[in-house]
Amino acid sequence: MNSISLVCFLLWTGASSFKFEELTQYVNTHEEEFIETLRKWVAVESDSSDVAKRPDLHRMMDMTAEKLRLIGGTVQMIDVGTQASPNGSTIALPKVVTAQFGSDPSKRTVCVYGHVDVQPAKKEDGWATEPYELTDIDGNLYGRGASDNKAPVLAWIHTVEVYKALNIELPVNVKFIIEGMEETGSNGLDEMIEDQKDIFFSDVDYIIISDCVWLSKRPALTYGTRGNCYFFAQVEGPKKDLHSGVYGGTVIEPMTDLIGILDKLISPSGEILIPGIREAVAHLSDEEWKMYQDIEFDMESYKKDIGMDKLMYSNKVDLLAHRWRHPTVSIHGIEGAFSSTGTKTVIPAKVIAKFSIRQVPKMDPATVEKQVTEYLRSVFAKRKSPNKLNVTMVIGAKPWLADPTHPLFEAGKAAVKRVFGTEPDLIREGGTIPIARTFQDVTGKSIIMLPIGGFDDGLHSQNEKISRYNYIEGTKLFIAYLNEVSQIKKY
Ligand SMILES: CC(C)C[C@H](N)C(=O)NCC(=O)O
Repeated sequence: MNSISLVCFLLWTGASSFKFEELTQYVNTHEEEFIETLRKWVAVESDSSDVAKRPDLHRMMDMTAEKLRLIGGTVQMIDVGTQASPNGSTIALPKVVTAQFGSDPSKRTVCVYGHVDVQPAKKEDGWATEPYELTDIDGNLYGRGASDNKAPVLAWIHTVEVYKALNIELPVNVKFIIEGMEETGSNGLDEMIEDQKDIFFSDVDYIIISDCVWLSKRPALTYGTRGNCYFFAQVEGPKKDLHSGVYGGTVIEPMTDLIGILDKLISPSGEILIPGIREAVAHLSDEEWKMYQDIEFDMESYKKDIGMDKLMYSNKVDLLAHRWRHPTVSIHGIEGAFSSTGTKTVIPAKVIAKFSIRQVPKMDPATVEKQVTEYLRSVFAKRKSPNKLNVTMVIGAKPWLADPTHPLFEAGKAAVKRVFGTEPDLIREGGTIPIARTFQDVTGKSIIMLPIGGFDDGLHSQNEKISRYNYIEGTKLFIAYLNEVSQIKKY
């Protein structure tokens, strides 16, 4: 190659201007500072499911906005309305934080989505450390929300911060949209995205989401998520709780009815019994089968991580397919049921089961709602019970699926290669990011999920964590990714 073509090549690849070493060196020297910020964020009990914690959640949104402002972003806090609280009053939803860094029309514009609300956590649930005190044990940073999704959001903010601190021009314009209700179905966000379609999103090329985890120790790029239809099934009987010795044997108990109908949702071998649900599942193509077969996934470490000797399926392809592309029913709990320690002998008067169905492409929440409601009513009717059943769907989040051959994924592969020296796995996610599908349908923009969390981070579980390694190397991955995206040619 002569010198002129070498210069052209360097310009084309961006290699001449990308100061990767300098940028990542800054990350290395600021590791402790980045962890301190995570510590402050984890300390905020931003549990979106508990209205009593709403002031903390508002504070978390303010802290997020402040952090983005401090590094020079044009920040807005968008009011997305109110929600009904359990006591019947209305309560303000947390504002959605948006930020913008750069508006150069000659550059690509990416929008990073994330959330800073968390699932509930109490030490007595079985945590080894205080859930809201970030605790470093052997290089793992334990705390509620550490991996889901505070560290990834911070890693993205730090990515911009590093460029700013070193006075290096960002290769793309970067926008942020950070919400505080993801864990309860992204309330208010769909409407906001509709409203902002031709405003905030008008110049956005791509949407990046880092709210998921790798499948193994190998980095991954995610091209699909399952949706989630969440139901309440309430059975109501006597007007008050009853003594089981005095009244037992004379009343048809709401809890017995409820357990009876719940048992008809899914068979012991995982077969969903609700008519119409299984029929909607797409056939696993030979191509997909081959893709799954090549994915790095160790069944033994999976079992060890969750503490199970036997799983529903004994081969990798079936297991992955049922984790990602088949629906499933999970029963989460029963409100009104006795659940403390001890031996209370009560017949609860009213019980509400909480269960959800993870759904896959071709399943529509409105159809699932009808199928589930009609089925449970018919199962309940057969019991000829005098009790009253009421079924409601409280979350209807759609699944999302992208084309893994899109240049966004090629850019992801190149960035992973640069930072981790390996090829990523192309994976799907069994969990749900409710807003992913809305982004796709409303804005028409392409989306990639670029996870940095580890496969064993324990999202929603006791002892959630992110490793220092994933947090810090993940930040470098984002730095490398922005550079790769800047080079994607317009179609
Ligand atoms: C692994 C999930 C996609 C992570 C996400 N933050 C989440 O927990 N979503 C809600 C859900 O129930 O899947």
